[in-house]
Amino acid sequence: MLPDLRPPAPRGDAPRSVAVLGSTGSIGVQTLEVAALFPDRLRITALAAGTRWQELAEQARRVRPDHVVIADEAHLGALRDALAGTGVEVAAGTDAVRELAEEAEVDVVVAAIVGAAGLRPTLAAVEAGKTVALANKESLVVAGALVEAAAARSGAVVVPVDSEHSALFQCLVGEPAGSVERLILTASGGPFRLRPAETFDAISPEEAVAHPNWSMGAKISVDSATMMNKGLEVIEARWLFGVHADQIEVVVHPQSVVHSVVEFVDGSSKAQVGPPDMRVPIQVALAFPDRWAAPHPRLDWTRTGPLTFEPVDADRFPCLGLAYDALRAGGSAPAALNAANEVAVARFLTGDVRFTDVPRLVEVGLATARPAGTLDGLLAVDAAARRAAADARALTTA
Ligand SMILES: NC(=O)C1=CN([C@@H]2O[C@H](COP(=O)(O)OP(=O)(O)OC[C@H]3O[C@@H](n4cnc5c(N)ncnc54)[C@H](OP(=O)(O)O)[C@@H]3O)[C@@H](O)[C@H]2O)C=CC1
Ligand SMILES: CC(=O)[C@@H](O)[C@H](O)COP(=O)(O)O
Ligand SMILES: [Mn+2]
Repeated sequence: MLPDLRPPAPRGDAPRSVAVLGSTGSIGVQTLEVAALFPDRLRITALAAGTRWQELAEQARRVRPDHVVIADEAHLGALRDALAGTGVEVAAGTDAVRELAEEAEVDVVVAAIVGAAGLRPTLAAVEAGKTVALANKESLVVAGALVEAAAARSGAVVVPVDSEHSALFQCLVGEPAGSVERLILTASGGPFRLRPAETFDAISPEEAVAHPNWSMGAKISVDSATMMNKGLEVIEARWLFGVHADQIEVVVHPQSVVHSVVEFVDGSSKAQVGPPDMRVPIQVALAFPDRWAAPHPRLDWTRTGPLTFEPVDADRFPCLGLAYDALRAGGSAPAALNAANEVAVARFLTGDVRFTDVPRLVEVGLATARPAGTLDGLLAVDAAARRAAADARALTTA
């Protein structure tokens, strides 16, 4: 699924037309910040968001794309009114979001919708042969095999935005096929790395979204707190880099400076390092295969302090093991895992269940996995796992 990893020819300065799907979110907003640094190289031609129409309208007035789409059709009128006279074409609905990903004039699609909702537009962009700057890891978790097959058919290039996968990608470009022994994904350990397990029942949503190193959307922040984020990233790495589960390891690195490590068959390892700042991997993806000078913060090696590494505590963070189980089970198990996790996180954020219920609800959802090879089959499993995780009232202890 990756681009050819031989050192590629530079693309040069021809402007790239960019569609940002999920523009009002953490990755979307930072993508617009990066694009603003390169007005001659990047033109934002399309924006899409879920419900936050005022933020979307403000972005559209500033960036002046050709198209904006709001997925929630209830906001179409308000968005149209807000953009009257600007010349920006306004549409609504999930089909319209998907159509943006296929627009003929779009070169690069930034897939930054959160959750399985991002799957259809991501798949559409891949099927249309776009360069896809992929933040939406859930699309690979749910349907990695389908995305991989679509990329092989269309020639789409998928460049990871997720910081660990961007790190691995940067380490791998220029390396020969068959040279990878292991991929080592670093994990911050989240806000509860040192918190005693017997207090986990009392964890509040506010505590869970307070990531120590990164400012991110609520869902991925809770995933980091349960370490399900690392589980999703293990599955994401399997599809991006064509390795099997036994070749992917996770190590806790609380400083989030070493973004991940590739170990090669000759015993040499490469790591990619830098301050925790998503604008860098976003820019790497938008510029690939070039590199553009930018004023993002640099590491001060004299002040970085100790960089430490430790094993994952699998007892306190069972979600990572559940994700490995799903990856090894294959088929629709990762889709069921992801769907149940989305429901569990949403229920935790509304105070409906406790933090410790999240892995339990995921296990309930995982049990709904059944043979499914097509997109419709995977989406049926997704729906069944969501129902199971939503209906699991008996587990509710909050
Ligand atoms: N934030 C980060 O630093 C990182 C994020 N990622 C991944 O990137 C993705 C986005 O994360 P993040 O930016 O934090 O999430 P946010 O919650 O901050 O943003 C999510 C975005 O998706 C939009 N959205 C939700 N549903 C739909 C839909 N059906 N159609 C169109 N747009 C929709 C939201 O719109 P609205 O708010 O208007 O409803 C919003 O723009 C996730 O998959 C995450 O795992 C990966 C690495 C790092
Ligand atoms: C910034 C990014 O890529 C996140 O996915 C980050 O990795 C989350 O941190 P954790 O390592 O705590 O999951
Ligand atoms: Mn990550």
